[in-house]
Amino acid sequence: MIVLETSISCVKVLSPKVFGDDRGYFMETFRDDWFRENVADVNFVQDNQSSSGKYTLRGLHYQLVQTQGKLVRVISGEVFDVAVDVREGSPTFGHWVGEYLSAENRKQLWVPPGFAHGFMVTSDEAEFVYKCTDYYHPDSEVSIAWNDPLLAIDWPIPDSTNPVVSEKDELGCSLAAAPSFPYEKA
Ligand SMILES: Cc1cn([C@H]2C[C@H](O)[C@@H](COP(=O)(O)OP(=O)(O)O[C@H]3O[C@H](C)C(=O)[C@H](O)[C@H]3O)O2)c(=O)[nH]c1=O
Repeated sequence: MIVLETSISCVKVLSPKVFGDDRGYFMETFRDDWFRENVADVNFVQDNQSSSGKYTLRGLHYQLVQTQGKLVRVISGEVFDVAVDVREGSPTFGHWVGEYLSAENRKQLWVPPGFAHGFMVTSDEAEFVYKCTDYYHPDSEVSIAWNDPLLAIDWPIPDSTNPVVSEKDELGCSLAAAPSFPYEKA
């Protein structure tokens, strides 16, 4: 597994070693000891999976209680995946990282606690799977508007197309109005 840096130091892209042969391929998608040593010393307690059609946009979400770190990847199709720094006092507060994750590139993105997360599907459909470092806590979930002008996230969607979003995400708030986390240097 190779770790690639992003414009926000604690957000990492992981690229797995793929063993191909005449049957197909094999790759290790997660190793606890390697991850603790090379990315973050965390426990994962919940795995999630979602399936979405083209231009579906899920996010930008985070939890104030049981703040979740997420290790995300795509097993079918392609998404544009985004992590936004929502840590009050962080030198990169309000900055975002965007990465194409796909079944083809097999890349993973590590989204640490303290970040809002979302993705938009760029293929006809996408199966999205991810590990979380804490349990779902819907009562403390915050939804930041995907099109917050202060974030100015460059979603790869034609101007004439609206993304498919949930009612909850339609009502997402601006980052300026969202509750944040105290910044603790990693
Ligand atoms: C997240 C979650 C949801 N649910 C239930 C609650 C709803 O009945 C249904 C759909 O939930 P929601 O619309 O919040 O799903 P997404 O919009 O995909 O939410 C996710 O979107 C972005 C990409 C994230 O990073 C988060 O993991 C998560 O917020 O699944 C659960 O039972 N457990 C869970 O952990």
